[in-house]
Amino acid sequence: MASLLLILATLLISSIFTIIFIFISNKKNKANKAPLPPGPSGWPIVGNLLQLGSKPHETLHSLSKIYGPLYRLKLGSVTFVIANSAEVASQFLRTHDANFSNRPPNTFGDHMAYNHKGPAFVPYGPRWRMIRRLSNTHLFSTKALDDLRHVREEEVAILARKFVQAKDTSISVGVEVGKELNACAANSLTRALFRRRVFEEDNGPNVGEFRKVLDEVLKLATGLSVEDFIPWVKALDLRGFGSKLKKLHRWYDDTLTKIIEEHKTRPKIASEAEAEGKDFLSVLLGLKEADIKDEETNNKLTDTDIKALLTDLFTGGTDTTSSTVEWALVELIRHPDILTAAQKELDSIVGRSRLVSELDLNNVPVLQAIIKETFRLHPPVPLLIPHTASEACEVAGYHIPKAATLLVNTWTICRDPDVWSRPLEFDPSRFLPGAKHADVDVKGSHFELIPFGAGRRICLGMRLGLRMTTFLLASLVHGFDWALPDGLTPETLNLDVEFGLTLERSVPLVARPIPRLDREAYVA
Ligand code: HEM
Repeated sequence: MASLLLILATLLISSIFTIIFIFISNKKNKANKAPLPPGPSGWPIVGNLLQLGSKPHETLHSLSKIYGPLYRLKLGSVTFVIANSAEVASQFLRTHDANFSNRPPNTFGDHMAYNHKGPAFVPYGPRWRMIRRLSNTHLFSTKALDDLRHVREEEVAILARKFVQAKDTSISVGVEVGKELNACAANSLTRALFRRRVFEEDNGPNVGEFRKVLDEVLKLATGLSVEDFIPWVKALDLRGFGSKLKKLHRWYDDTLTKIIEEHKTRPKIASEAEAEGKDFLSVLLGLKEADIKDEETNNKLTDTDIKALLTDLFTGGTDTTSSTVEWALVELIRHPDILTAAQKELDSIVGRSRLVSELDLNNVPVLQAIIKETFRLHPPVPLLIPHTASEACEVAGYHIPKAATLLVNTWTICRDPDVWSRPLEFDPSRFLPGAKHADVDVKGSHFELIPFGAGRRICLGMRLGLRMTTFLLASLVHGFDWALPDGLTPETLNLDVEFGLTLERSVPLVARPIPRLDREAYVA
């Protein structure tokens, strides 16, 4: 009996101690746990969704003035954290990069990316690594880019000839520059992907369709769709968002299936070594036949993987490039002295008897500075693509909950008055040799300017994007003077934007190209 009492007493005392211990450590944990980032209060169910408006990048910019470099929003049932300074962005995408290398679930990726199989949405892991390795080796390596230089040069020469003809036919009206740049970027890319010019008359049955479908896809790819935040809106497809995406996806899928079937009749490529100089799709089909597997899970490459990859490359690689160049030209028309400086720089290298080549562009500081300043003032993807927190963590003294969605607000970072003097002025000279930002590049290590993102999920096509924007802009600047149609002046040019995956101009630039090279320079 005495021993039973002793056991009971021991149990009781140890239980009391355990409870006290748990209570104290909980309290301590609570005291240690960092607070959530500050943020505006929201409504039940929708949270802050209604506050976003039609230009979310501008709304988020205004909120950063109130809540600072890291704040929180609730959109429907999802917690968002918004990074608004270079320092905070570097903590997310450098210090905690592995934790933020996944994408949040999203309806766009469900439908358009074959249930998250393309590089932009595939979960971070072996598949993602395989897709990036294949793309980096066979499409974006220096060698692969050099091999396809002739394609980009041919396409830009076609564009230049179009502009010369336009000069004779549209003296007072001008040409829609962005549309032509877009066709040029798309055709250059799809010739590299599967040897077809998809935006042109020689494309057989799909003439014009690619452009129409791409336009619609990009309008829906905002990364901020209500379906992703309120599950019943998605389940009932209240806005018809899901069905629109399904329809567009069916079109892409049918078209890509036809292109793949046609490619399968071509001579096979049996190994990576045989891939040199071949279009990307031929390489991928060859590797699929050779049973290439990802190294960790041994999963094979399938036709669906290939279609998802081509879809993401096409969607991500066209408008980003053309809208950057269109914005650069708008700024040069508004700043004729800078246009003249860039023309002088190119004349001194190229002369006036031929078109510029990519090979001329190794040392063009004025042009490079113009491109950096365009990326700064008009970042094409203002909020990057959303990332998600795989685990809870602490950033800048705040608690970031597991599964929070991260938006990196490059729009605000690029306008930060603590970093950039006169941030709203277009002034490429800030990047010229000797100037304060001379050493800043756009490749993901200077967080004050990250138009391609940074860290593991940095833009896959960055090297092509940089080559193509530089080359296209050089060709417009060197090949032509630029005037506005009658009645328009540089001061009255509309600078409004429309929010989407890329920030497009609300009113496309219409301008008159005036050839400035010897006549023969434009001849095929
Ligand atoms: C001026 C040109 C371009 C800009 C400014 C740009 C910008 C971006 C940005 C901001 C991201 C998101 C990074 C992040 O989530 O942190 C991205 C991702 C991506 N971009 Fe680009 N891009 C450009 C050109 C291209 C081109 C030419 C291609 C392909 C042909 C491409 C394909 C992709 C892909 C596949 C991703 C997803 C990468 C991943 O999630 O791992 N981009 N791009």
